[in-house]
Amino acid sequence: MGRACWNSLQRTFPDLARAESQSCQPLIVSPPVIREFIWGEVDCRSSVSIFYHLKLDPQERQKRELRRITVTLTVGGWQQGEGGLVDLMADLPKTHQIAQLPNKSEDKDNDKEKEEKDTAPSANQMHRSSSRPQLDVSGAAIQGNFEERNPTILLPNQSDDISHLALDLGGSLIKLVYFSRHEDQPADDKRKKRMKEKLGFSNGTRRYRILGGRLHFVKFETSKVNECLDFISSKQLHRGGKDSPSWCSGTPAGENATIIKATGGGAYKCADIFKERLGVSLDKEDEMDCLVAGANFLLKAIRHEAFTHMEGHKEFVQIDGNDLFPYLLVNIGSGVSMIKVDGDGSFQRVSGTNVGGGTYWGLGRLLTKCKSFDELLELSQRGDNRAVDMLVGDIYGGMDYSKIGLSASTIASSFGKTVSENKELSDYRPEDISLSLLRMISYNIGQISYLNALRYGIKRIFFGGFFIRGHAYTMDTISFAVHFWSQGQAQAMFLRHEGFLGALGAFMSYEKHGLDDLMAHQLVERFPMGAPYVGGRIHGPPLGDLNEKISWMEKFVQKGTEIIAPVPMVPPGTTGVGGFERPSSRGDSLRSDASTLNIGVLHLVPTLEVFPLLADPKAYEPNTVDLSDHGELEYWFTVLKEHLPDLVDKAVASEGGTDDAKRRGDAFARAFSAHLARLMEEPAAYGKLGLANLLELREECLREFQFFDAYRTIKQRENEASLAVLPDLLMELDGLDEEARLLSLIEGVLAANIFDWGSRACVDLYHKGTIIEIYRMSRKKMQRPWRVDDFDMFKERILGSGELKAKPLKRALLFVDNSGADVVLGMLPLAREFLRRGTEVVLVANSLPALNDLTANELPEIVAEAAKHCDILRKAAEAGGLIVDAMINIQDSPKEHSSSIAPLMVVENGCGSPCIDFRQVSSELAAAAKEADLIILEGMGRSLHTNFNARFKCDALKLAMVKNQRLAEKLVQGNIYDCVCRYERAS
Ligand SMILES: CC(C)(COP(=O)(O)O)[C@@H](O)C(=O)NCCC(=O)O
Ligand SMILES: [Mn+2]
Repeated sequence: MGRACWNSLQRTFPDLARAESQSCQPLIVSPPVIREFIWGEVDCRSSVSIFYHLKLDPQERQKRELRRITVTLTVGGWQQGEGGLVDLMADLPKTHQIAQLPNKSEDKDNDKEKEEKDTAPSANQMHRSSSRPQLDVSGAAIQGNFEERNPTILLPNQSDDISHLALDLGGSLIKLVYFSRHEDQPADDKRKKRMKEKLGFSNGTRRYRILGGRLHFVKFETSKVNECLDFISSKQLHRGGKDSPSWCSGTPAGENATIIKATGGGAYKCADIFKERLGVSLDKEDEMDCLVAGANFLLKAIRHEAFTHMEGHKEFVQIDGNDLFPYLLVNIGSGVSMIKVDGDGSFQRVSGTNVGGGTYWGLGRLLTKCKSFDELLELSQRGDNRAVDMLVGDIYGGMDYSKIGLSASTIASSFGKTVSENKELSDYRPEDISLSLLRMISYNIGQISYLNALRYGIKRIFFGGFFIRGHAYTMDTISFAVHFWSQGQAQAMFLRHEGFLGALGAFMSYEKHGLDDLMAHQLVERFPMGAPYVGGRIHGPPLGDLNEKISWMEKFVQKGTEIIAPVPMVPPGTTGVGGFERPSSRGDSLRSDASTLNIGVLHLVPTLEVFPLLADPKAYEPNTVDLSDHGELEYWFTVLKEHLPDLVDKAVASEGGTDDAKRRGDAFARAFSAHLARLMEEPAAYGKLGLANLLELREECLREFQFFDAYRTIKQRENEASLAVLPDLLMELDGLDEEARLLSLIEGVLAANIFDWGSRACVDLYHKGTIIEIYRMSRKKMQRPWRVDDFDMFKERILGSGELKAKPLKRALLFVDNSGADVVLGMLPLAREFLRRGTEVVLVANSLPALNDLTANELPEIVAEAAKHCDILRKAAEAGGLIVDAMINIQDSPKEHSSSIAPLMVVENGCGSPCIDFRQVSSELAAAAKEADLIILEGMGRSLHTNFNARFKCDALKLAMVKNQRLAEKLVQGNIYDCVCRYERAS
């Protein structure tokens, strides 16, 4: 066999294996660090173990390690099977030198690849290979359809594909921002390709390949630089990413050193240790440039980045990227810089103060003996500054100085009380000293900032830098100062990624990384999920694989209670009018480390766009239920908590109920509960919180623990049962006149929306009856008028009224919801009605599974199945490229259908949640929307929890059954199982 099988191996594993020359066939596993191939052995029919030597550093011979990879092949497309594998291994020399595998995605690299094929591997090439990521192929397995020719291989133990890293090496903290790419769905997805052709959309004329991935934020104390280096090394962050040569570290081809962008003083101070330990050079970027670039990026690209913080109340501010400048950026690090920012790259450092974070920490350390900044901050939580500060009341015998607007509790002089008291330092409580210091410095910074804003006529002041640390008291003090001195005219705003401005700016300074034209809608924040480095703070060693994540999660339970425990309460503060009062946050439940879980991972999803039919994208708010109301939050928190055991059961069963699945299920439940508890404590922890975010968080969390489709079996079963009933339903419908048919169709959609595995009431129903029994019962209950009933208006638009004929609709977008009856007996018959009227229909379904919602990938098969019983659906699906004629066995052919066939198409919506946020939809949906004159939103998630109040540029029909008593009462003043049929004309 030899050659043939080897070729086949290359085809099957284009990234894993490749022959380098005619005479010898070295095995390349990743663009790797493997130097010597040792031997291979076949474990069983489907797996092969390959042993190899790994040299971590070619210079250091002793750093050799024997490793083993097991490549699991459930052989599809590879005909040779077991014998081939054995032969292949027999063919390979026992020990073999391996060459660097050139990157195959770039033309110039292909040329180089040819060159390298022609020459024997040199020491230099081998050295270059060490700047590539190490690929962990242990447990590798073919994913998906085994019959496919080039199946994807899942590397379960491979950490993210790291592509980029930038650093801000500050005096007290090292901040890291790194990007990890994530694989998009396979590019050769047939449905997607066809939709691209049909809808004629493209990704424009970008110079660089569009990347999808995540931006991560991590911080370390500068004194623990070795931990930082370990982290970088363990995650191989300093190595360029796979397939990313055009933006990889800016290293000219052929040069050995990897270059990492860095800013902050440590970029100079720590250069040697980075070179020594990681072999990388730090490319220094100007600190101010980076701060401004980072702030501009965040303010333009991240929706809930800026917020105000007054008296313990946090409120997110919607920043209009087109109306951002000028603003004052106050960066509070060890010292303080005040920068007037006029545009991208256009700024001036107008002022600063040497009294900053370093002052607080330095003086605090001397005066209190605290060992860390955080300890000092923590201490302040329990302090009472009246013990050291001289108050107005101390001077005026307990009275206000009301003539000039100062109350008795106003600080007249920070630390002033200690002058008149004959006490030693040890006579004062460290808590009181810490608080007095904190107030003195924060207030001073707030005041100077405002004066500078005034000097330049600037209204908006953004405060950043790690001094703030999401600390409620600090923010309140600064806000108070700005508010007080500006008499309410100026507002202090804070940034969620406050400490990462510099690192982000350094990250943005990489040329040609393809991220420079990021748009607001392309970056979506996802919640930090079960990782040890949530919110930029390391809570444990870096996690290599899912297994570690699970065990970390198990430990997190103990850690979690610590994390979410509220700070001890303090005695109520003094009050009064005017002057500098004690901000109130100290007494509520905000913790000193409130920032710990504040930062989500930013997901770069290049294909997401704003839905073009939104009437007013700027005013659009997807959530109907606002969870900043504590009562609401508590209610939905309980609903989700109670649903958890059932969800875990389904998730575990969907993965075969194995021990591993059970362990993951348990870890998922813990992770999700911890997030819920965290949000109960501080609802704004991850940004503005609505019900849709909670429901999405749950799905994200499931995926994090590798439950990709918990309701898979249920969905299949319900689809089959419903498809069996469909021919009868279609016959029944065809026997009705137009008007009765339209009504029956809408009733059908509403009735079938009862099949919802996310609703507690519906899950209870499932235990009582069969699918068909529930469906019949639900249909019987469809008495009009429904709770919201605009049917007549809708009917008039579709059928016209009296003599007046209705204007034909060009294209309808039908946002489908649940699998089974919901789509098969509800939405598909409705789609068929539009098609027979000559209206093009685009079925819009989820990109990723969420509960029992249908996905766009599942739809073509269901349509094809339904089309077997219906000529209209068949022809439309053919016209829409959903099915090919040969597959279909025609059973009915109604007389009436138009000669020019309106197509039936399917697009994905870009979401993996039961709700939809129209600020971020897939580009294929955005393209399909352009010609649409009607949208139909179906289901509670998409038309009630979200978008109930949304207005569109075209007509919109919102259809749902309310399957929750409280929502029914609150939203439509009705009862559970009431129906909503809301029709709104274009606005
Ligand atoms: C998750 C859902 C929005 C899904 O509803 P759908 O969009 O499928 O109609 C809904 O089931 C829900 O709000 N459930 C939680 C409320 C409850 O259990 O009563
Ligand atoms: Mn649903």
